[in-house]
Amino acid sequence: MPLFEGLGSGGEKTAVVVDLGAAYTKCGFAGETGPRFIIPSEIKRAGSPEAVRVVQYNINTEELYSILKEFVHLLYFRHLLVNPRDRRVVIVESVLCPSHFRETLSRVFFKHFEVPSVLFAPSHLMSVMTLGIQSALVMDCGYTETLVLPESLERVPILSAWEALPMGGKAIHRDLQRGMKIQEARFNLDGSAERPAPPPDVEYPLDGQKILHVKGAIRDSVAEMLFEQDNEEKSIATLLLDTLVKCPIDTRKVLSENLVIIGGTSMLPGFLHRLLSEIRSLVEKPKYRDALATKSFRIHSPPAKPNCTAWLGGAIFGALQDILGSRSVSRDYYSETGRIPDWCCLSTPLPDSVYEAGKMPPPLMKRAFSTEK
Ligand SMILES: Nc1ncnc2c1ncn2[C@@H]1O[C@H](COP(=O)(O)OP(=O)(O)OP(=O)(O)O)[C@@H](O)[C@H]1O
Repeated sequence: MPLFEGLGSGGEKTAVVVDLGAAYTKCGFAGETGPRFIIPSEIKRAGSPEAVRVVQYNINTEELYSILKEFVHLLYFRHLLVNPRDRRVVIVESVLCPSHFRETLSRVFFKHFEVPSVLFAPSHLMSVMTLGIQSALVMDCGYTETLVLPESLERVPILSAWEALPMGGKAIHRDLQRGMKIQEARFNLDGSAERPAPPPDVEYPLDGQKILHVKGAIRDSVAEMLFEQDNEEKSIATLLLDTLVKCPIDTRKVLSENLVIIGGTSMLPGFLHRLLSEIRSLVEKPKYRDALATKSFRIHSPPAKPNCTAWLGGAIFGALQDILGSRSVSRDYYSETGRIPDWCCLSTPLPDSVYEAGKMPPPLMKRAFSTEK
């Protein structure tokens, strides 16, 4: 329970903020500086040794509903220990989250847990919110994929310019062998090139009895696959440059100087330095030299660890009462219509009935940062 809640003025209780990642879920309360819990996004079922993943897109809706219901129950009654009916919910979601997943998740929150309101907040926008900047190029290098999305001109995403690759922590976990083979082939193609000396082997103690030996050569090569260009000449560095090329030319400089890198995989030691040096070497190549119109790249350091940056943005957003009141979808609206309006859809503004009685929608998101009342 949030600290000193009992001493509060009896106003609205702080919202619950959930970032449901493919590998880890971060959850906690709005207005706090970090999530209370980071737990694997999976549930264990009696009689089955295997844990069931919560973020699954290719299963039928009823199965997904039952998995999500169990997982959200775990969040409220084992970790957060608060009554779901008392608090609004902010869900930090990826812009690529399929509609059927967010609809099923909303159904779980509204129908099963009867929460008062739900606000879906895009993770890229939330990350930018932690820095208080207007334009940024956000790269999310998480578990299943790496996604790059520019947020420009008053924090409106340039959706047409997004780029993604199925490269994240999962690829590294799964493809140790492949990474090794690629590296060997690369460095010994004609037998003349020597493979650079690998870093030393390491030994990790596991649960006090077993020891995991990790060979230096594996350590050397696993993360390499993020930066190797595939058959289509795509790596996570080219992803970023390709996104820039797709953006309007007058926005490119401001975007390249405001890079925001989030996601747990970017916490690999040396990741940011390597990414910057890859970018700096790529911009000299003809493909980008003529097309890009910018050569200066700078990376922000947000006030949270990369895997929690989006959550922190959601916690800041959820602490702004007027935004929360006016942007959330209320239970009444959901019961009447049975649907969640699309946050990103600027062409069809949310109908008035989405907003709760007596609260007007803010004219601009910018107002959230204004000191004027
Ligand atoms: N300190 C760290 N150093 C290196 N890798 C890390 C570190 N912490 C987490 N990771 C890796 O980050 C990945 C998880 O990142 P994150 O929590 O951002 O993913 P997610 O939000 O669950 O996934 P997605 O963004 O795909 O939904 C895992 O592969 C994990 O091994």
